[in-house]
Amino acid sequence: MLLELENVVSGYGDAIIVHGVDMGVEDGEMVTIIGPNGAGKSTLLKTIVGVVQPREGAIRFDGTDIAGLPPEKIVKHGICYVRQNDNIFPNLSVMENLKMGAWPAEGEDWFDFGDRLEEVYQQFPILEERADQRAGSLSGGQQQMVAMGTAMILDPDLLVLDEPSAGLAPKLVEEVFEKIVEINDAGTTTLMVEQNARAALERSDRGIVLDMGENEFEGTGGELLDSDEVAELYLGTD
Ligand SMILES: Nc1ncnc2c1ncn2[C@@H]1O[C@H](COP(=O)(O)OP(=O)(O)OP(=O)(O)O)[C@@H](O)[C@H]1O
Repeated sequence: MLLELENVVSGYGDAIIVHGVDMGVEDGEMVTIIGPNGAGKSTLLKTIVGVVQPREGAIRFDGTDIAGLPPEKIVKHGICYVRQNDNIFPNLSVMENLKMGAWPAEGEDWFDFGDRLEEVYQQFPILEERADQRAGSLSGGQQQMVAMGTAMILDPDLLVLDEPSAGLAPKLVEEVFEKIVEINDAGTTTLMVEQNARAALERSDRGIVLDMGENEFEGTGGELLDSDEVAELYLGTD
């Protein structure tokens, strides 16, 4: 397992939101977490990336215990996170956004901004085309590409995405999912939360259903899509 969670409990102040989650992500997998509003999906992702501290449980990444580390340390272990909202600097250019994404790796021997920029431009040609444009002036889909490119500049082992298709028109949803599949096919393990559950599960190796802060179901993307119970409770008619 690349990422392994054991009995993870977390929340905000007195409110416990994640009630003992066990889950794992294998190296190379594309895994999607689905579940109703308020199930704690975003909180679980935030706990993995260090934005929210776990109260109990273990989080191991590539065999190392990362539970309770701050986000700037977790990013150095190779986990990059694209949050759901406000995930770009709208008043900076696309290129400046990519530079901001690179700060955690400044001074690291392995990191060469020019090389990484070339890779990211290959993955996201639109970012090269729009390099000098104000990021906030781009379309919603392009802004999501900026956010993903800013995470990919660090060449993460695990890319964590919180509802990457949120607020996008159906055609752009497809484009964003196709890009995530490409990133995954090129070797980056991906873990995402999605409300567009069917479309996400169709492309995922595995899906996890989170409800009331607990993992309720788990299976391959196909198994969850074929399950009457999962369909009735969690997939609706989207
Ligand atoms: N910063 C916060 N402080 C206090 N409570 C919070 C905070 N963020 C989220 N919550 C609460 O935690 C619960 C779970 O929220 P979370 O965003 O993790 O759920 P979710 O499954 O991602 O839902 P959604 O699909 O609506 O985003 C909700 O009741 C929410 O109000």
